Amino acid sequence: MSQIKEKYEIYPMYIDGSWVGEEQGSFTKVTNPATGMVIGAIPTGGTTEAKQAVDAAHRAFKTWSKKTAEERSHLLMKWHRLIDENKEELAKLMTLEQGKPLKEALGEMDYANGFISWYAEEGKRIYGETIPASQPNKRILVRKEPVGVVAAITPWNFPAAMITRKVAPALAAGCTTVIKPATQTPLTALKLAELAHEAGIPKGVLNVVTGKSSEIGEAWLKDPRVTKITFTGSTEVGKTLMRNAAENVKKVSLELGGNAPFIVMDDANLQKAAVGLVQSKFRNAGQTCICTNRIYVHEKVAEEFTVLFKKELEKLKVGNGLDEGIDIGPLIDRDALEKVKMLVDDATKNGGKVVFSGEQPTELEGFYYAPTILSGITDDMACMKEEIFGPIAPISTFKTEEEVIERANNSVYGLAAYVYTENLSRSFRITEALEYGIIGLNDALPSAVQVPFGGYKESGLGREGGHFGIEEFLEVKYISIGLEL
Ligand SMILES: NC(=O)c1ccc[n+]([C@@H]2O[C@H](COP(=O)([O-])OP(=O)(O)OC[C@H]3O[C@@H](n4cnc5c(N)ncnc54)[C@H](O)[C@@H]3O)[C@@H](O)[C@H]2O)c1
Ligand SMILES: O=C[C@H](O)CS(=O)(=O)O
Repeated sequence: MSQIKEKYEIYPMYIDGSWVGEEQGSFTKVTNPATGMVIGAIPTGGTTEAKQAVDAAHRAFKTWSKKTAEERSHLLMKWHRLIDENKEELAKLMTLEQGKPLKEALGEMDYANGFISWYAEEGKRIYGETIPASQPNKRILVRKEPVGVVAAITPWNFPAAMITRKVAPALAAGCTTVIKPATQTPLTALKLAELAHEAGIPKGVLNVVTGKSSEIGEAWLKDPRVTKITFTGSTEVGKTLMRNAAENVKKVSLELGGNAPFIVMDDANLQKAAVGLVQSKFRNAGQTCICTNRIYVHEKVAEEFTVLFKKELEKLKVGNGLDEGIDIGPLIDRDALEKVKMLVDDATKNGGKVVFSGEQPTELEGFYYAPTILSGITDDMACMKEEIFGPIAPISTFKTEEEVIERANNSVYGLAAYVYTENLSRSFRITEALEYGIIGLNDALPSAVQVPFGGYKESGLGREGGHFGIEEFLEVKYISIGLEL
C-alpha cells in the first residue's frame, strides 16, 4: 500500500456523483505553505479518470440541459445556501492549503458564492430574439443554447472563486462540467463538490478530477465531447492549451497573467493612492493576477508618496494566515519565494534600492517574504517585465502623462491597470488610452461578480462575470422559417 495513503488523509476525486480514487496506487501530497506540513493527499488521476468524468458529464448533459432555468436556479441556490452555511470551514481549508489570511479567505468565499447567486438569476435571462426577414414569407428566430460539456482548469491563488466564476455560469446555461483544480489547492474544490452533491445537483453535472495536469488537459482537449475549455492560469500554459485546442477547433476562454501598472499623477490624492497601492499590491501576498506589478509616480510627488506608502506598509503583519491580525501570509511554494528574491537581487544589482522591507519572519517555517519597496527602478529590470506574484513594490518615476501612458502600455499583458488622479479630463484621457481590460480609477479593488473580468493582449480571451460571463457557455443558433401566407 502507498506510504502516503498510510500516513495522510486521502481526499478522493468526485466523478459521476461518487468519491473515487482511494484505490489508486499513486497520491499527491497537499502542503500547508505556512508551515511546510502535509495536510492531506489526493489521488494522482490521469487519462482514465479524465475520460470517466467526461463520460459522466456527457450523460448528464442530456437531462441537465433540458431542465428549465428555474429548476437549475433552484439547485444552484441550494448549493449557495450550503456554501454560506459552511463558509468558515471552507475558508479555513483554503488558508491551510493556499496560505492567504483567514479574513481574505472569508472574503473569497463571499466573492465565490456571489457568482453562484448571480448566475442562478442570470440563467433565467438567456434571451433570444426575432429578426425582421427580408422576404414576406419568412420569419427568423434566434436562440441561445448551452455549448455542452465544459472543461474547467483553475489556478491555486483563488481556490474557490476561480472555480465558481466558471462553473456557476456554465451550469446556469445548462452545461455540465469537468474540473481540474490546481494541484497545490484541490481541497477547497473537493469541498465545493461535496456541497454541490448535498444540494442535489445531479450526478455527472459537476465532476472534479485531480492529478497529472497535462495528461488530464490533453485528454479533455482531444475528447470531441468536450466542447469548451475554460482556463485560468499562466499565459504560458494558456498558450499551450490554445495551440492544442486548434486541433479540433475547440472553444477556449482564457484568463491569464498580468503586469498591472499603478500610476500616481502629480494631482492625485497621495494618501488615498498610498492606501490603494497597499490594497492592490499586497492582497494574497501579491499573488493575484490583477495585483499592481509596476508603480509609476510623477517625479514631483515621488518622495512624498513613498513616505506615505512606507507608513502604510509598517502597519502590515506577516505570518500564518490562521493567526489573528495577519495581513500577509506565505507565498505558495519555495519556487515562488526564490523568484521574488531573484527579482529583488536583479533590481539592486542594476541600480535599484531597497527603501523599505518589513521584518522577515525567519523563525517561521513557511515561504514568507515581507513587504518590500524598491526605488530607482527602470523598465528594463526583470521586476517590471515579469509577473512578480509576490510582495515587492518597484517604484519608477515619470515626467509627463504621455510618457507614463506609453510606458504603462509597453507590456505583452493587458489585464488590469490603476490610475490615481483628481482631474476629471485627465481621468478620461488616461483610462481611454490604457490597453487593459480592467481599470481601477482611484479604486484599487475593481473585482466584483457583475463585471466583465478579463484582459487584452496575452492576458486572455473572453470575459468572466456579469452578463458577459454566461455568453461564454452559449451557442447562438438562428432558425429561418418559410411560411405559406
Ligand atoms: N486572469 C485571471 O483571471 C487569473 C486569475 C488567477 C490567476 N491567474 C494567473 O494564473 C497564474 C498563477 O496560477 P498557476 O500557477 O496555478 O498557473 P498555472 O498555469 O501553472 O496552472 C494553472 C492550472 O493549469 C494546470 N496546468 C498546468 N500545466 C498544464 C497543462 N500543460 N495542461 C493542462 N493544465 C495544466 C495547473 O495544474 C493548474 O490547475 C498567474 O499567471 C496568474 O496571473 C489569472
Ligand atoms: O488572481 C486573479 C483573480 O481573478 C483576482 S480577483 O479575486 O478576481 O480580483
